[in-house]
Amino acid sequence: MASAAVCSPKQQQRQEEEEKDGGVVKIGRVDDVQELQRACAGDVPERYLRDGDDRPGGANVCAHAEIPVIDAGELRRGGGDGDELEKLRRACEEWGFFQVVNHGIDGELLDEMERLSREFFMLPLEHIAETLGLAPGTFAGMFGDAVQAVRMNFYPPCPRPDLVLGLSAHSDGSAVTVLQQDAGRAGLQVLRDGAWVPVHPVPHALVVNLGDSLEVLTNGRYKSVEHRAVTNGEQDRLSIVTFYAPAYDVELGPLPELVADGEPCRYRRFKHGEYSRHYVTSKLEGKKTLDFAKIN
Ligand SMILES: O=C(O)CCC(=O)C(=O)O
Ligand SMILES: [Fe+2]
Repeated sequence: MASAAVCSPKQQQRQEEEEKDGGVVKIGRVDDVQELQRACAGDVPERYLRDGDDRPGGANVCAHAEIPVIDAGELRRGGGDGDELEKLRRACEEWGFFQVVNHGIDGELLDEMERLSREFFMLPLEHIAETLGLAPGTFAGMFGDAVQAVRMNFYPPCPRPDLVLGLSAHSDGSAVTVLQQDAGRAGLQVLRDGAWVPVHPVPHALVVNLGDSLEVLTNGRYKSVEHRAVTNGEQDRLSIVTFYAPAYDVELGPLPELVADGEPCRYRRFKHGEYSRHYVTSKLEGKKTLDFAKIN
């Protein structure tokens, strides 16, 4: 229902320049949630009510499936005869979403989000590059002065969680997203085979999901995955989401080594900044924004 974006000094400067130019990009409409909660006194404003299939209370929620959990300690040790790496490859290919435990970041350090998440992003990207048979530094090297943005989402308790979504279904425009969520407060759901699978919070785990940039770079071998946030009747919920994406002037397109012989190139080339602008000016509507890059 509400979010606040924090950007790096460079992005801030760019944003200020855009404002000076009159080229302001407005991202949705953000209400003061505390005020909203007080003013509504149990009623949900009309504009938050969802129709039919878009309602979270529908039958297409699959409560039993489990998002894969990856043990980063196991990956670092290269243990289990590569079993964990294989698990990560399958998580990327089949889910595009996973939770990471034993990531080596303790609770206190998690508070220093900005510095740590920069380091942490290198971890899944190197893991992911390897599962594609690429050199570990491939993505870090090509992302240039990478964009890192943090969004904090606060979902107040909602009197009609069956009719209202906290955040509409979307895929992330990033390469990789890392999400920290309250223990014991589920709300994130991932679309898989047409059903919504809740991501049950694992204590101290970070949720990682692949974004649109990675889908393009891998020519669709790894897919960005639709997800949404539902609300809860009694509890509020906070998620801290860090998006890691290529610099705006980096040109993206499928990596030649990932376009197999005889396979068509499924995405065109474009600068990440062009896509980013398209993304933030479009309505969140599943994976529709990625049509921007699709060939045919
Ligand atoms: O709050 C959540 O669990 C989902 C947040 C999310 O998907 C986003 O901010 O892009
Ligand atoms: Fe998201």
